Formats: sequence, C-alpha cells, structure tokens
Amino acid sequence: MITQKEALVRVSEIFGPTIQGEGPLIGLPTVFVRTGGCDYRCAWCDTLHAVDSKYRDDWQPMSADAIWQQVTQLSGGKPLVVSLSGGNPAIQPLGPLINRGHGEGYRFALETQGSLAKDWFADLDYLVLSPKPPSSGMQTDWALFERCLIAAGSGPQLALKIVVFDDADFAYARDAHQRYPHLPVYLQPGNHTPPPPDDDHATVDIDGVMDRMLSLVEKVSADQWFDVRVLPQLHVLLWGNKRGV
Ligand SMILES: C[S@@+](CC[C@H](N)C(=O)[O-])C[C@H]1O[C@@H](n2cnc3c(N)ncnc32)[C@H](O)[C@@H]1O
Ligand SMILES: Nc1nc2[nH]cc(C(=O)O)c2c(=O)[nH]1
Ligand code: SF4
Ligand SMILES: [Mg+2]
Repeated sequence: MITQKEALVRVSEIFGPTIQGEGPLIGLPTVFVRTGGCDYRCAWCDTLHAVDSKYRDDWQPMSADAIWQQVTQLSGGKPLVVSLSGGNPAIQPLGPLINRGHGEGYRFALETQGSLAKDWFADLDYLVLSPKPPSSGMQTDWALFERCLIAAGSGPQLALKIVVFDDADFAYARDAHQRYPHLPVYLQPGNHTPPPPDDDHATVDIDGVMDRMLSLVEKVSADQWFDVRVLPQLHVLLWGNKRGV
C-alpha cells in the first residue's frame, strides 16, 4: 500500500491563549501558530526570529496532528480563534490543520502580506491581508495580491491591515483602499523599535509609537477618511516587545 507522506509545517512558535493585538479581531482570545520563513524582508519586521534563515534550526517541522495537540492543550480543548502568522504562513501547507480544527469548532485567521495565494485560503474564517508600504523597502505586486483575493473567494471575512510610519505609507494605504473599496481597512502605527531577534526584552519606545498613532488619527481626520479604523498593536502596549504573547 502506498501511503502519501504528509507535508510538514515549519513552526517557529505556538503560544496562547492571549488576545489578538491587531486588526479586525483585536481583543479576541486567540492561540497563535507562527510559522518560520518569509519571502519578504521588511526593514522594520518585528518578527525576525521567524523570518531570518539564521534561525531556521529553531523552526520545527511539525505534522498537523502535532500542531493540533499543542493548540488544544493551550486552549484547554475549548474552541477559540487560531491565528496563523509568521513569517509568511502562506508558504506552509496549512490546509489539513484548518480542516482538523474546523471539525472541532475552532475558527482560523491568517495574516499574510498577500504575495502568495493558496487554494486553502477559501477554508479560512478570516484572511487579514497586510500589503507592505514603502517604508518596508518591499514592493507590492498587486497582481499577486489579487490572486489571494481570488483564492479566498467568498470563504473568509477579509480585511486590509496596513502599517503606517510616514506620509508615503499613508498615501500607499489610501491607494490600497481605492483599489479595494469593499475591504475594511485597519491602519496601525509602526513600531520603530522592533526587537532584535535575539532579545525579546528590548525596550519599546511607546511614547514614539503613540505619537505616530496620534498623527495617524490627525491625518485620517484631516483627509476626511471616515471608513477606516486606526488601532494600536495592543499586545505591544501591554507587553512591549516580549515574545510569545
Ligand atoms: C509579523 S507579520 C507576519 C505575517 C505576514 N508576514 C505579514 O506581514 O502580514 C504580522 C503583522 O505585523 C506587522 N508588523 C511587523 N512589524 C511591525 C512593526 N515594526 N510595527 C508595526 N507592525 C508591524 C505586519 O505588517 C503584519 O501586519
Ligand atoms: N497578541 C498578539 N497579537 C498579534 N497580532 C499579530 C501578531 C503577529 O505577530 O503576527 C501578534 C502577536 O504576536 N501577538
Ligand atoms: S512580510 Fe511580515 S514576517 Fe515577512 S518580513 Fe515583512 S513583516 Fe516580517
Ligand atoms: Mg507581531
């Protein structure tokens, strides 16, 4: 008998329950599955330990079963939202994990930059697309982004979450909203003091982040951009750069 080898997921960390700190599900109790590896390298990435291949030895290849065991242990077997983040989780074969969790009443959200579309996006409950503004040093391929929307179809609830550091980023967010006026937009101020990957106790300049958030609110108001939400990274306000929260 031929048995098909199950594709393994490269996992950087699994943690929770905590609250979702960003975007449309902010405040909701959540378990995070953070995958390792990313096709981007944003200048200000706050999760380099799941991006830089220097840390790949820390990324465990895991089966859906093994991941699921940890998730259910953390949640005490009670269904909640599982947030798939990274790195870019779209690189990983996450379809079987999503199906497994749905069978037990869990819901799944995915955070991705929108550079890689997968058929299993249609199985998600929430797809949070976070295209990267100019300050990241990355360039958005909108055709690839579009493929993510097509793959998702009418399956998950969709949202755009855009990090804003400066005026050029704000203009980028405006443009993204014009491209996809049907998608709810969440703006979040950039953390200009992201942790170096080896030091999750690195201090955050919360005053600086809040200054940026305030100017974001002022820009939104001055622009009369009224169908948008401006949110902080709540977990950063609560725990700074600490990892695993
Ligand atoms: C670490 S990423 C992982 C998922 C995926 N690679 C992405 O970028 O959407 C999760 C979210 O954190 C945001 N993020 C990363 N670094 C940040 C920073 N320094 N300040 C604010 N948000 C940041 C990203 O833009 C993204 O919305
Ligand atoms: N609490 C909490 N909320 C988050 N929202 C997005 C996160 C991420 O790093 O992807 C994150 C995270 O790491 N922690
Ligand atoms: S796309 Fe996401 S995980 Fe990848 S480098 Fe950018 S912020 Fe970090
Ligand atoms: Mg983060």
